Amino acid sequence: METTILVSGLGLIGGSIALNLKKQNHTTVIGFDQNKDSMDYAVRTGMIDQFVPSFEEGVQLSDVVVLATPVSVCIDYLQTIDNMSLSQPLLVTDVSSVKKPIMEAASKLQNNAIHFVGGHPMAGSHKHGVEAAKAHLFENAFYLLVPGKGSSDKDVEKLESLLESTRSHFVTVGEQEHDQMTGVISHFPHLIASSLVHQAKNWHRVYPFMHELAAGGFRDITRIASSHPKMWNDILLQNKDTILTLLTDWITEMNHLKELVETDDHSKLQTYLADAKQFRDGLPIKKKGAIPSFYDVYVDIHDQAGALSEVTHLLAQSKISIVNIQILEVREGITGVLRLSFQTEEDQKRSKLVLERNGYETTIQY
Ligand SMILES: NC(=O)c1ccc[n+]([C@@H]2O[C@H](COP(=O)([O-])OP(=O)(O)OC[C@H]3O[C@@H](n4cnc5c(N)ncnc54)[C@H](O)[C@@H]3O)[C@@H](O)[C@H]2O)c1
Ligand SMILES: O=C(O)C(=O)C[C@]1(C(=O)O)C=C[C@@H](O)C=C1
Repeated sequence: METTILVSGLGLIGGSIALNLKKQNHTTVIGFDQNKDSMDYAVRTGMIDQFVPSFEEGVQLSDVVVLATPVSVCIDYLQTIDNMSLSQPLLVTDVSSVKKPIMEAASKLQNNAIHFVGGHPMAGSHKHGVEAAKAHLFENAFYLLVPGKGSSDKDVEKLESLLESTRSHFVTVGEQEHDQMTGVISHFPHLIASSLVHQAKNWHRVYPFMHELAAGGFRDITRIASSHPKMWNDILLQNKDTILTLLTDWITEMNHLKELVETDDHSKLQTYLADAKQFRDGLPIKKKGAIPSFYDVYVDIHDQAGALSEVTHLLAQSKISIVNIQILEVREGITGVLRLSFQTEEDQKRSKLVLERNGYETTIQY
């Protein structure tokens, strides 16, 4: 039987989901976005089969609806669907990073035809918009599902099967558990990354040359401060209770650190750093979502210009594609570390072998 799916919001996440839905047999993917250029792009690149002139029209044609717009828009759309007359059951899901406001809106739905299962793929990027969408974005990432009003195990199974080609790991969680866990591991770190950038910005007034020194460490820890401000503003305020609790904990933690430094407490400070290293090193490095987004290989290089082209040439010869390259710890003209990111674990292992055979020192955990 043919399933028609509406993806509303053809941005980074909606576009990436549409690309995966298109891989399923017996599926027609239609799209709607407030931005006509995004819809044109999606049809032109084969991301969707067709676009519709309005959200309501798309819903009328569909068996499944994926809401991939900002949270406030998802809530409006849930209300719109609630007021529509539906001739058959409609499975509705979303992709929002915060679940409480969405699940609250879903709990108020009156229309019995709606089966709502909240969703949140735990992968993304600091980029946004349809052109940043990628079919492999969710590979190996956790995809959290929060069953809502009117939904059954069968609906959850149906959604998992429709999204099978994302190659995500589906996990069902409660809404509070969802918002607290993602608050700690995803939302709060954005606030800290932004605050570190502000600190550097303030000191930049004193030392205008300082930002030139920002090499691997500062760039690594602040990458996510370059994310979409409007989206993160929404996420942080929608998960306000969790963020306030975490801010209070963080201030206590910083005061503790201040005391260790003020009192020159070498032993406690060392234990603090060692405990953090132990926990961080134990994070599941092969899975997306927790920390790394790709399968990385770190390569020691000495002559940067020459080494960079040799490394890429060696991997191209072995038909291994690199998805990202970054030079870390640069000391001009002398030495550095290259971070190469690959799409699969197999590419990661093969590239390590190829480079080591050619005399490069490599490591997977840095
Ligand atoms: N970016 C990430 O890393 C990430 C990861 C997981 C989940 N999410 C969640 O996914 C959702 C979308 O984020 P994104 O990163 O794809 O953002 P995005 O800006 O790339 O895409 C949002 C899309 O929604 C469209 N849109 C806005 N208002 C609309 C309306 N009224 N009707 C139709 N379309 C409308 C925009 O034109 C845009 O194309 C957010 O709720 C976010 O919390 C984001
Ligand atoms: O990789 C990134 O840049 C992300 O910010 C992705 C990230 C995250 O914090 O891990 C961001 C928001 C989502 O809701 C899920 C994933």
